[in-house]
Amino acid sequence: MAEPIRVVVTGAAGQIAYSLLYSIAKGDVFGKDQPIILMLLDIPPMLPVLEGVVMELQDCALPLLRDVIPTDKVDVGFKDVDAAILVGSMPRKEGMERKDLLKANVAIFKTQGAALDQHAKKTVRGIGRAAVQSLLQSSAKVAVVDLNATCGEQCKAQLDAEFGEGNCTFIPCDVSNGDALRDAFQATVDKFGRLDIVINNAGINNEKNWEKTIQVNLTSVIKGTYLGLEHMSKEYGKEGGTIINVSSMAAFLHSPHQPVYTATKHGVIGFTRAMADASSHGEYGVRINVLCPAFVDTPLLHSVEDEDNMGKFVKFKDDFKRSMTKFGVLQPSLIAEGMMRLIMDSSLNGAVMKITCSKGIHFHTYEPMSA
Ligand SMILES: NC(=O)C1=CN([C@@H]2O[C@H](COP(=O)(O)OP(=O)(O)OC[C@H]3O[C@@H](n4cnc5c(N)ncnc54)[C@H](O)[C@@H]3O)[C@@H](O)[C@H]2O)C=CC1
Ligand SMILES: CCCCCC(=O)CC\C=C/C=C/C=C/[C@@H](O)[C@@H](O)CCCC(=O)O
Repeated sequence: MAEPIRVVVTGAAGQIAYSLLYSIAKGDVFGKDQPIILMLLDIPPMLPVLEGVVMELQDCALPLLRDVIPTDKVDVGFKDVDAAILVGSMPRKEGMERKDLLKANVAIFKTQGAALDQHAKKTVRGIGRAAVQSLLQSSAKVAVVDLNATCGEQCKAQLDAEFGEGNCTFIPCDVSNGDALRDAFQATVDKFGRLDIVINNAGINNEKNWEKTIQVNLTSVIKGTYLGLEHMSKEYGKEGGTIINVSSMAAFLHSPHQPVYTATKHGVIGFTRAMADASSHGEYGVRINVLCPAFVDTPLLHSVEDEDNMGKFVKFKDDFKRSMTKFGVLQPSLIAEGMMRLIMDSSLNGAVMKITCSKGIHFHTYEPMSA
């Protein structure tokens, strides 16, 4: 089971929050596999009401609810939170002008925004960021390769602060540019002296520019695998290693709103399984496995709302969102846990790891081919 996440709900003694808390606490929002610590924040006069809400939640004995902490202090409520649900605001009172209401609420949300920035966890955004965190926690030295230089530099600064300088480097690179990707691999080996683990994680969801989706989600995974072998395979005189290619449960639960994305994720599975066989037959000494997460709470997932990403398929977004509600949404930390298991378990080669809210980390098994 994943580590608990801290979720603050402001205006927690109010009616709207009251209608949300039980659903949050039982896993409807952050997934059936994600334990939660609930921080309930409201103003001082509402603390007695909050005590009652705490007792009601505790009486429900919800398996995912690890703790419920009522408070009227912003620095306590927002401390190290992974997620904030800002419900608290001033209701419109009789005779109140709209401009007065807006002015009062701007002040409230400004205070809470500042608290979020000051006290909340500088937490992960994507799956790759969670993986980097886990690798550094396991004393690996990590090269973060990403198109987004701003995010990359910010990520490096945060990781240097947490793990010390010299353990992480950021290399700006468009993985769909084969030469740039080759240079990124070489820069990594130049920096750290060797290469042992490759995670081909970059991915986009763009059904409008679907050729780009193929270049990033599939072609770059193929190229990243071949480059990884150049630096790790015994066929090149190297010492071996491991490669993880990131696919998706979209390859098992296809849907009408992302046909090319789905095709690329199918391709990643097929390529990875074939390359794992090649590595075994060719005695490369490199284990190659594929990871298929279900819905994960990252910026990519929220691109389903964007017509720029979805093109004509955006009209199917509600179907996608119904699936998210039905199957739940995972946290990046659980995907990173799966990646670490693929890295650490030396028996795994050609494995297809699936990570879902219903079954957690598990493996897909294929029917043996009949003659
Ligand atoms: N979020 C989800 O629900 C799921 C995501 N996945 C896969 O997980 C992987 C990571 O996705 P998320 O972390 O969710 O998305 P994300 O959008 O948070 O992270 C993707 C990262 O890839 C980078 N990137 C995009 N294009 C690039 C390029 N051309 N060159 C270099 N970097 C590039 C982005 O800057 C971003 O940092 C992707 O392959 C995605 O398909 C799989 C299943 C579910
Ligand atoms: C909006 C575009 C970004 C898409 C990012 C993804 O890849 C989302 C993941 C796509 C589909 C997820 C399906 C999840 C299904 C599981 O929860 C599973 O329980 C369904 C049963 C199928 C099985 O286990 O084989």
